[in-house]
Amino acid sequence: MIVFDDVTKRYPGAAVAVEGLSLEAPNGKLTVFVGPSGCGKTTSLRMINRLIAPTSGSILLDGEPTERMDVALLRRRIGYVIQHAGLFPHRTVVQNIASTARLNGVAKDKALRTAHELLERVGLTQAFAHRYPWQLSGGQQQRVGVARALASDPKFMLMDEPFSAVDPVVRGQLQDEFLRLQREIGKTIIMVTHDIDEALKLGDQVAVLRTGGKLAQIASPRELLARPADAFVADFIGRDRGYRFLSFAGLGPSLPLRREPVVALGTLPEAARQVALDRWILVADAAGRPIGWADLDAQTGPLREGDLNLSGTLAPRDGTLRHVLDAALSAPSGRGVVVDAADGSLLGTIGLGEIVREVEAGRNGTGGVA
Ligand SMILES: Nc1ncnc2c1ncn2[C@@H]1O[C@H](COP(=O)(O)OP(=O)(O)OP(=O)(O)O)[C@@H](O)[C@H]1O
Repeated sequence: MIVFDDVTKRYPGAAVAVEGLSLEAPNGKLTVFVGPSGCGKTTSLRMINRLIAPTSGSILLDGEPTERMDVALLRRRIGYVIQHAGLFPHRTVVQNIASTARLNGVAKDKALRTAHELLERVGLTQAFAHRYPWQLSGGQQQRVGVARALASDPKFMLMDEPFSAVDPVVRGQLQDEFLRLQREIGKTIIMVTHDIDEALKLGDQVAVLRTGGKLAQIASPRELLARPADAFVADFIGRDRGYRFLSFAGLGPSLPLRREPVVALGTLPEAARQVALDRWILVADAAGRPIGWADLDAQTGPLREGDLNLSGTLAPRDGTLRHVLDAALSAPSGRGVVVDAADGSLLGTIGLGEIVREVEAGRNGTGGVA
């Protein structure tokens, strides 16, 4: 556990950056520091590995005050990932990954072997092993940065805006991969971000800081959305908080899935009309995976791929109400398509009305909303 005990940082000649910060980051959990620019997130993070010295107060690692520890030993216990990855430009990918373990005195052969293994853990193939950082995309560099922090198998990890230097699509992928990885490795992590969506998606708990480095609220994402402590937190979480809350509501076992008729490509419109619920018919492949919707009012010949409306998103059965609401809103039929997460096959559809009823059932504590 990482504990901040009344920690203050005053830079000489500047306003106070962090004031009286007290909080606990539990073991095995990911705690996110979020807040507006200049609120003291990075300063707070860097005080943990003593890149910055607190003016007063104490930071404890599993009960031991960091100010009493040897700095080199302290840093070896803590993995550190920074924005733009901060890789050594003249070292290859595996040499970069192995560098932290080497610093910890691990023999070169063993460090390199571990580096090759870690490469795959963070979603890269061996083809990248001997490339230099400049031969990698931003997202690949970030993955190497994460692998390097993990190389000495530290119990604690500090991550400063680790996914911010890449475009939104890659960023989403890196976040998903990192969540999967964290489920396996269960490190004690503190991550800094200015992006509330990232904080709510990744954090087991989220600490919202306000300017001057004062803690406004620390809570689980769900709690933060449901009960912001004050107007500052509510404003920072943003206008979409009602909608965002749906991300934390799973599709309960009672979700009323409707049986949706499907046809194959090549079906004639007359045959499709026989089974369709309305003017929209869902087209699926031989394995029962939905391809898209066909508009039978506009269809004259056999259904071809080019005729299909592909706007609808697919909601996995183990997804959230946000997924299924998006699926219903984006489908031309107004029916959200729910699929098996493992094989992508159709399980059924759900209409907007039923989704709203699920939400209501969850609020009343009577239904399947998690
Ligand atoms: N070395 C320094 N000397 C003086 N003031 C500093 C120094 N480093 C940071 N500050 C000030 O301390 C405050 C907190 O800075 P910090 O970098 O921790 O904020 P942050 O929340 O991480 O911001 P951002 O999201 O913009 O990166 C800011 O007002 C900043 O200007």
